[in-house]
Amino acid sequence: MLRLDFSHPQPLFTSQATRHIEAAAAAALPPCTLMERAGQATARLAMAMAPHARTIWLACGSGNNGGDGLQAAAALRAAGRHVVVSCLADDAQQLPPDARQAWLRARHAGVEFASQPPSLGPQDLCVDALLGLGLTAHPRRHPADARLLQWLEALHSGTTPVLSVDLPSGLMADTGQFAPGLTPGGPAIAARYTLALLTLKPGLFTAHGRDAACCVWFDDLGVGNAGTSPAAWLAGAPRPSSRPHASHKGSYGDVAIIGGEGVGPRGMGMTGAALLAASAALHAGAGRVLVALLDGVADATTVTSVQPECMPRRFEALALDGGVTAVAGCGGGIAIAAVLEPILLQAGRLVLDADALNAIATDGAMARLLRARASRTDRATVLTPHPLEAARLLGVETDAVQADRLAAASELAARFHCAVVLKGSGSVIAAKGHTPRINPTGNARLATAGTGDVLAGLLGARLAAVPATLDAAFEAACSACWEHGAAADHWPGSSALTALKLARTLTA
Ligand SMILES: NC(=O)C1=CN([C@@H]2O[C@H](COP(=O)(O)OP(=O)(O)OC[C@H]3O[C@@H](n4cnc5c(N)ncnc54)[C@H](OP(=O)(O)O)[C@@H]3O)[C@@H](O)[C@H]2O)[C@@H](O)CC1
Ligand SMILES: Nc1ncnc2c1ncn2[C@@H]1O[C@H](COP(=O)(O)OP(=O)(O)O)[C@@H](O)[C@H]1O
Ligand SMILES: [K+]
Repeated sequence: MLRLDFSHPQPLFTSQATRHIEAAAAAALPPCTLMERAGQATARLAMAMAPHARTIWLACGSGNNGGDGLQAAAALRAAGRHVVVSCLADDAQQLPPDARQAWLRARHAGVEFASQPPSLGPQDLCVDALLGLGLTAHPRRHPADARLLQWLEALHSGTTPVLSVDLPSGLMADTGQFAPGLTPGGPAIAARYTLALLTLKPGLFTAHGRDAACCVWFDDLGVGNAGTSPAAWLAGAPRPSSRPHASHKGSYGDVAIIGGEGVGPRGMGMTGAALLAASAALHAGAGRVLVALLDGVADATTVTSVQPECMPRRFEALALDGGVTAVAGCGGGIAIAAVLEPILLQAGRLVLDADALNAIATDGAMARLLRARASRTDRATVLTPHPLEAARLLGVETDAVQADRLAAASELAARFHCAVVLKGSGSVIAAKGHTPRINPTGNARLATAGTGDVLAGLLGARLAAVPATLDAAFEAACSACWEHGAAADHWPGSSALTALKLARTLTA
């Protein structure tokens, strides 16, 4: 059993692949072995988490997730703990075969069964074994058992810590969305832990997964992956960079930030977005940072007063075909559309963010130019949409993107022949020929204006230092997401996270 610390990559398997792994393992083992192991693992973790619990309440469903809970109850009882089980199945016959054995074992062990949760305090523990991999968006039984909803609510809003078995009940393993009708009312009050069994599932790490699962532990139940391919990888920490002594600023590339519409065209100034990206690129180690503000009136001091190391440029004075890495769109407004064509045609390495993405979503000719870049061996492009920008690019609603973030990122990568970062909690990085990655770092302190511009600038710096290939762009995007999130994770609790401060904490 291990507690995930996000330093190493971890394979993530869909529910279908997990079923395959489970079936292969079960066929090679005596009956009930996997469920006994699941129960033992759950009991061990429960005792480690709440060594002073007076009572451990196990809420068990009427499938095999409930069976895991019943096995855990028997193991906890055998270890001398006071356990109370509430089970949605009224008798063993309502349970699938392995879970039926677990029920009988719990009964024989003298576990107390109760139809309502016992009285619990903050030192006690709840075990959530109501729903696991078998959760479906459209259940067979309508309406759901009233006790299910009541117990989910008790788990969610109580002051007692909760250990979820395999998955937080109600969360769908593949997408990190809650099944209809099972979305919790608000943030959980007490600490939450999840013990994933057999495999780690993508839904634990993206969309609502991170809030629902919180601290994730993993036990493979002594079973291998049966040669099954993961649907995604949880990204690991990038290798620390080292700079050879015999290097110079030219070794780390030029980054050109193009964006920052002024107040003039529409009365909505976004100069700051470009400056944030520039500051991020600089601090992340770009050799030189050039800034082309799309603002007819801005003079050089607009840039240099924020960051004197950055070099202001008129757009026409950027030698886009001279090996510069372009980061286009940050605060680009409508002005970016006018310069997008030369950017798409000439820039070798390119990050497209924000308004550049919106321009492509509404202009078929630009979309064609973007796709055509893939036919050149000296081109690498990364798109960094947030869910709304992704929805515009795909011509769907934001909810449809969020409903399956892995699928949406992969579809964008396939449609535009680029590497893609679909931002948000558990950013998804996708590119053709690569298994998608989910970034495990970052937190809601990043939910403040300008942090996406910082990511774009950081990514520009990473991209500038690698070959202009899709593979290198994919790796650069993974590194940038990890570093961006880690900077927020290490943020001092006493200080507000703002985008410029974030940019200035980045390192080469
Ligand atoms: N077998 C083994 O050896 C091993 C099994 N393992 C464990 O088994 C778990 C998978 O078990 P599973 O397949 O039985 O499904 P499970 O998660 O219990 O859910 C089924 C229940 O949920 C219900 N339900 C579904 N959707 C619903 C909804 N929207 N709203 C309301 N209810 C809904 C559904 O109701 P029904 O559709 O039948 O009416 C049924 O009662 C896995 O996560 C892991 O913990 C592992 O430890 C490895 C060893
Ligand atoms: N709740 C969150 N958890 C993790 N990361 C987040 C969260 N909210 C925002 N972020 C990250 O912060 C950045 C915000 O980007 P974006 O929405 O483009 O903002 P802006 O356009 O204001 O710069 C993205 O990298 C996103 O993944
Ligand atoms: K569960």
